Amino acid sequence: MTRPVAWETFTAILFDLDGVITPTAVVHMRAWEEMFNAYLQEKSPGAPAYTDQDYFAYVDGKPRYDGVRDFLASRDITLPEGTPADPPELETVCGLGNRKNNAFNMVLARDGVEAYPGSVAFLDYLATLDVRLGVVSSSVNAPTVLKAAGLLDRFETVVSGAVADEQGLPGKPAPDTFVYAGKVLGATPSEAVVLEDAVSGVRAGKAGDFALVVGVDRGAGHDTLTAAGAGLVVSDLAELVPDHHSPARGAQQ
Ligand SMILES: O=P(O)(O)OC[C@H]1O[C@@H](O)[C@H](O)[C@@H](O)[C@@H]1O
Repeated sequence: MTRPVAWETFTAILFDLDGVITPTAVVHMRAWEEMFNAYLQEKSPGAPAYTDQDYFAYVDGKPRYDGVRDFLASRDITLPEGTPADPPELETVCGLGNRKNNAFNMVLARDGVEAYPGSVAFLDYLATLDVRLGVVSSSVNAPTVLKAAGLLDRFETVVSGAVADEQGLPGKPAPDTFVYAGKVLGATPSEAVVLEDAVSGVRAGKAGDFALVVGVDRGAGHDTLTAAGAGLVVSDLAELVPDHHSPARGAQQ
């Protein structure tokens, strides 16, 4: 059983959003699947389908257009980059990304978002401590998702994909967005914790030398997250609330 984490000893706790606080990683997954499979069938009928394995290997946790580019590269497809203003019909990296974004926003508007109860329990617990909380998400939609979940006011800073673009910060797996959020909250990486469900995000936390990287296993796999640099892996954030009796697996850094 893992030694409990002394959360009060850290200055800042930095949360990924999709798949860590809200179950929206699944909405992203389905929207990517729908878009890529329609595109592949149209471009080369009979091509092997895009699968969840592709999502975890090439898309998960990355900024929108990086995900498009990296998946297409895995199928030896190179498209012109285009620009973020490209309409979804255009066959460019940005056009395809925007196609997927429309599907994502349709589901969001239709179904709304409810946070993971265990994540809310952990946020409630942290609110009793003197620690500062931030969200670091590759998604441009992060503030919308947080607002829909009723959690926007729980965080002092939200470093979304839009903030990263404004600040010229490279996305995950580069550590820059986490380091930037830490700085905003007055914490160096050695004083901050990263919580992530995506391999690219865990790698970012590891590369930034954060005090602790917590992997949240929502499908990427315990061993994969550990190999990417997670010092502790849980399957739900409720496991991080002291006195919770289902033990977290892995070793604290
Ligand atoms: O919502 P956006 O800006 O298109 O960002 C998409 C990405 O946002 C990330 O938060 C998710 O982890 C990715 O899986 C997703 O693809």
